[in-house]
Amino acid sequence: MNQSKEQRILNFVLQNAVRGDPRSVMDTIDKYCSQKEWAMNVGDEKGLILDKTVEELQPSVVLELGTYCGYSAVRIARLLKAGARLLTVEFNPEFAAIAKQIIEFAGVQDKVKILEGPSEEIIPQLKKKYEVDTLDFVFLDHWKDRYTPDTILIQECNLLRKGSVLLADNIIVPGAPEFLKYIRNNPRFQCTNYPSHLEYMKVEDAMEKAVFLG
Ligand SMILES: Nc1ncnc2c1ncn2CCOCCNC(=O)c1cc(-c2ccc(F)cc2)cc(O)c1O
Ligand SMILES: [Mg+2]
Repeated sequence: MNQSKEQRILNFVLQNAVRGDPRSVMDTIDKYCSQKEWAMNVGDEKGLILDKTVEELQPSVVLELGTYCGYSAVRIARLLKAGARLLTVEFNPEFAAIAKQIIEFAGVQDKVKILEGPSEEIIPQLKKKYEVDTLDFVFLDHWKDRYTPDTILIQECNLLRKGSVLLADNIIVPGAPEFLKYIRNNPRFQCTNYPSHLEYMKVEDAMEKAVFLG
């Protein structure tokens, strides 16, 4: 059975990156996906916006929706302080298995928990099953038509506090027009747009940051 693209990315990391070095894992994935096969990692340009958001916030509890190969999980986890943790939700079991190996290779596994399943099932379990009180930071990078319903669900589950930050990828491509309308017209959020480019391409994309006002 021939390999998947995600398996090829994993193999390239195992053969070319430095074990225990998150930066080398990120650079190796970026190298492969810009030179060999495009893949939907947040990438190095939008990754910088993600880095700055995490560094500014110093979050203790982070939720990521859409793990994929674990690139952004490594990116976020490497910046977390001692005791802080990242919960990342992935729907596709093959992607989750790849991400687990990449996260472990990078050496950030102690800060990361991969939760397999659809976001709409996992989000209501966060408080009781995963001992979450509130979320300091949420990175939305899963199905673009789930951004709005999951943002509403997160609020219904009382998972946000004054100052919680949402950061959404792919505002332009593939696009999340309905989310943009929802979040920018919602008086409980203060929004900021960050123009950028689609990972590994010259195509315009953007990220949207939304601070929950309580
Ligand atoms: N726990 C969960 N619950 C529900 N759903 C879940 C889930 N976990 C995962 N999923 C589902 C899928 O997750 C991946 C979503 N990401 C993207 O689709 C994506 C696509 C492009 C792209 C593709 C083609 C182009 F031409 C141009 C751009 C770029 C990106 O940066 C993207 O992030
Ligand atoms: Mg994305």
